[in-house]
Amino acid sequence: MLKVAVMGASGRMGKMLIEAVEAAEDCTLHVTLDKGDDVRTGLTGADVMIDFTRPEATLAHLAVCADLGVKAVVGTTGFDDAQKAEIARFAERTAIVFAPNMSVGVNVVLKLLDLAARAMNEGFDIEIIEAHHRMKVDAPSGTALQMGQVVADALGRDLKQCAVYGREGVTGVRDPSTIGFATVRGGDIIGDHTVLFAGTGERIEISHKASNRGIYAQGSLRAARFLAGQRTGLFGMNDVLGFAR
Ligand SMILES: NC(=O)C1=CN([C@@H]2O[C@H](COP(=O)(O)OP(=O)(O)OC[C@H]3O[C@@H](n4cnc5c(N)ncnc54)[C@H](OP(=O)(O)O)[C@@H]3O)[C@@H](O)[C@H]2O)C=CC1
Ligand SMILES: O=C(O)C1=N[C@H](C(=O)O)C[C@H](O)C1
Repeated sequence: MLKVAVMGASGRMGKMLIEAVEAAEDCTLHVTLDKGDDVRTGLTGADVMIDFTRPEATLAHLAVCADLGVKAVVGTTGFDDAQKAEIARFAERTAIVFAPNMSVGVNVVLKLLDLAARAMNEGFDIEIIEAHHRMKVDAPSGTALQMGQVVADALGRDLKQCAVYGREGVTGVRDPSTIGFATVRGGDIIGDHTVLFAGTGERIEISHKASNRGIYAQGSLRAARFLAGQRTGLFGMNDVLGFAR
């Protein structure tokens, strides 16, 4: 039986995770924690922590996990490079799955994007469009950024150099070496992502549209089960799902 700690318990994902853990035959809900709770006491005795909160909270939680040897599934997005490096350091002391999107569908789309970008490596302008609910506090989404990274890697580009985040004013002709990002926020959109390969005479769109946050919770449980066989290390959903790189 996997003893699971859910962080951010009162959040949109926290509530879905609690429901999923309680319904899983091989998991038991060790503790649910929210802002202000005693994290070290709460995590003591847990096998794995699942954290969908905010970057600063997640890092504080991971420090405790590393001390206690508790594994971690991190779904939180919005980390900067320094914070991601800190996550990697924690993974030297415990096992962590860190993924901006835990759904099987998005991780299949990421594999499709690698193939598509390699095939359409010339003559196609690449734009990434994402749409989320009005309550989302970070942009672009972590998923959109990972999609951009996959495409940039496939094309041999440096995403930090080629990314264009939003456009306004007289922008001039589109630079074909760029990858554009557009962000929509509104309503109760769970999470829509489209990668557009705009060519001359044809346009290819690869999309994922989420309609229930349960897909992220179920992906998180798959990640938690995967970690049961790991002692330390930083892993992604490719590792959890057995997708060959
Ligand atoms: N990887 C994936 O598959 C997915 C990732 N996400 C990501 O998960 C994160 C959470 O999303 P969502 O559940 O919609 O957000 P919510 O705002 O609904 O939930 C966030 C939770 O974290 C808590 N929290 C915030 N700050 C702290 C803190 N400093 N210490 C402890 N707890 C804190 C909040 O508590 P309080 O309300 O009291 O502030 C709340 O319970 C986001 O980064 C989002 O992008 C979301 C869905 C899927
Ligand atoms: O905040 C959300 O809701 C989501 N965030 C993740 C992201 O930033 O990619 C995953 C999913 O799109 C939902």
